[in-house]
Amino acid sequence: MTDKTILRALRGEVLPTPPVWMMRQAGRYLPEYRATRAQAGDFLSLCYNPDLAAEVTLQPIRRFGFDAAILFADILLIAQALGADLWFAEGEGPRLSTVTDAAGVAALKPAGAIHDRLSPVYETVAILARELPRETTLIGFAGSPWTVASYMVAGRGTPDQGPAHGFKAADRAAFAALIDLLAEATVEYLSRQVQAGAEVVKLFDSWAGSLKGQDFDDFCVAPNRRIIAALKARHPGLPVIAFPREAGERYIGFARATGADCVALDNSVSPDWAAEKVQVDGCVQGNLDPRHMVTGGAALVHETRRVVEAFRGGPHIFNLGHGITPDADPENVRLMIETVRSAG
Ligand SMILES: Cc1c2[nH]c(c1CCC(=O)O)Cc1[nH]c(c(CCC(=O)O)c1C)Cc1[nH]c(c(CCC(=O)O)c1C)Cc1[nH]c(c(C)c1CCC(=O)O)C2
Repeated sequence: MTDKTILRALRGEVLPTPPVWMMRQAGRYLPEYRATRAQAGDFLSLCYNPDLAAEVTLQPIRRFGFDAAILFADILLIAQALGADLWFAEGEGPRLSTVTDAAGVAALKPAGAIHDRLSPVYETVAILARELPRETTLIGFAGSPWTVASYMVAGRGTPDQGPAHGFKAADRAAFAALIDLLAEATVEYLSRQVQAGAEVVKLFDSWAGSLKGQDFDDFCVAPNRRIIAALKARHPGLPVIAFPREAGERYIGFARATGADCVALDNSVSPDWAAEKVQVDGCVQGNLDPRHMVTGGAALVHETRRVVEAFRGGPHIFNLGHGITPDADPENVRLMIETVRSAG
């Protein structure tokens, strides 16, 4: 188990070629995913069906031989488990009932109540722990509190997280109570994923970039740190990847500030800059622009090599800077993996 390449990189080892996986590697760009999703009926039914969720998690492993599998689920399931209504409007994205004030926060369920709804997710993890190839690392995940809160407050995705910023400005204490509840629930949720067989967990703070100054400290750094400390107290040695997407210069020192073993980088920062400023603290993950999975060709090969080269001096897990998009060509994924693995 300890010779899995991702676990070695997360312990700080510098490997001759970086291990590789991809955000949203199970998804609509794969025809086999679309078929299983149709069988499940809709996206949420797929998330809550352990056999089918395990099946779609395994599809990209079989097709491409990635070094890690990421549990198939969604960061918004925890909002539903806390009492929000959640549905996915076809072709539009998530919709939720909204939490906009102190009374709304008080009406949510306590953190300990999430397991009834989320137990199928733990069952998916248990199936994967049995069925994955022995060299493949199993990654569990959750959304970080700010990012999940931004959907719970707005009731949908927003370009600037305006409604969450509005709640924070109107009643900072009530907003902080929502963040605290989410942090507590996230510890419970990830702890159960680890008990079921997840070997690494990743925290997605996809909207971290819209928090500035003290807000970044209070609502990104602090909750991520608190979750990581609680998980490591319960599961000594558990590796954690944190993804404060579009944090920009706040990527510097983020691993030290939060206790994360690895910081995942989006593609708005240059690999050379990140090698110098972020990788000095330990393992980094990233950060090829996902557009290359659509456009392919010589530019894909060139940019993939550039990412590998930039991070060669330290521990690195190759990934995209954000999720692969539905219009991507699976053959480009194959070319990316071949390029990474022949770059040593
Ligand atoms: C913000 C966010 C969400 N979900 C997630 C994030 C954070 C990462 C990021 O920044 O992208 C995380 C996520 N979502 C999904 C996974 C599974 C694991 C993986 O393969 O990476 C993970 C880790 C499956 C999914 N989650 C979703 C899909 C597409 C659903 C479908 O099949 O129609 C998948 C495969 C749907 C989803 N889920 C969410 C949105 C906004 C959408 C709609 C946008 C879209 O359609 O791509 C919320």
